[in-house]
Amino acid sequence: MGDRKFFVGGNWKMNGDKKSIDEIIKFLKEEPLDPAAEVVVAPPAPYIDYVSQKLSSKAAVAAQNCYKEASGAFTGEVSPGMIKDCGGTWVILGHSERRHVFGESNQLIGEKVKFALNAGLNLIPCVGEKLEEREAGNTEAVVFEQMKAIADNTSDWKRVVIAYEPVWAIGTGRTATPEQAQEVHKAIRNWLAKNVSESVAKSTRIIYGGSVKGSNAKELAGKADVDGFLVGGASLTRDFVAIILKQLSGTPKTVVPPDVDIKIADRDTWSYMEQS
Ligand SMILES: O=C(CO)COP(=O)(O)O
Repeated sequence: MGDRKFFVGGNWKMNGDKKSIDEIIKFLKEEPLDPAAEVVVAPPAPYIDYVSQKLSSKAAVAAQNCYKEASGAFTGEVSPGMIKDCGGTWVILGHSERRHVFGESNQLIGEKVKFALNAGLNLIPCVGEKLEEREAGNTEAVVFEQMKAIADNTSDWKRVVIAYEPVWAIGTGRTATPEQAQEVHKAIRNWLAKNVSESVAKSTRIIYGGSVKGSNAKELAGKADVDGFLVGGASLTRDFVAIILKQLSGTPKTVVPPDVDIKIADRDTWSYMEQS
């Protein structure tokens, strides 16, 4: 992966409260995180300020979404300026749940990319195909169209980390194989070389998301074009640290970490590594 710094994002989605967030902050602060990895966590919007203040320099903080205006009559939305005011420096855009639960289009995501970059945030735009699109042989067509909407609105690639998250692998326990991930990551990098520039293709980090755990992170990270991860469920547990360190191996156990109590419907599908 050359000189692309390994990047691990934790997308907490709509989970947690101050009590459980305190537990996550505790283990993030206790553990010696790998200095070779850039770590970003994305709490729900009401907790951005709380997490930013508590984590200080241990990890950067991202929002999970934002709108494409600075302020105004947009009930329920948050602006990049508000995220920055609360200590956030990153934003995830175009996550598959935004696309498929809330109906966000490539066009809207492109507009958000442009606005958030201009407002000074760092971005994690997400791309990824649904199962039926993969089975119909359309993975590249779908991902490239999503990439085009992002690239057409990107002025500064140094502040962009692309997340490839196949929809069928998100929250399902069905991780893409390292070969499947590598194939799409390489295709995205080639697309960047052809449509943006060789140097952007070489320097832009492309991270994988979809049922990443401590037990599969090392193998995935071993692939040439996998520059890190966007972790969902496992980012709420100590397994997130194992993913950052990428060095735990052994038999995964389905156990709930002792000091983290987070109620999430599909928690049982995750495997956790027992910490030594
Ligand atoms: O959507 C994801 C991260 O943004 C992935 O979620 P899971 O790791 O829970 O599959």
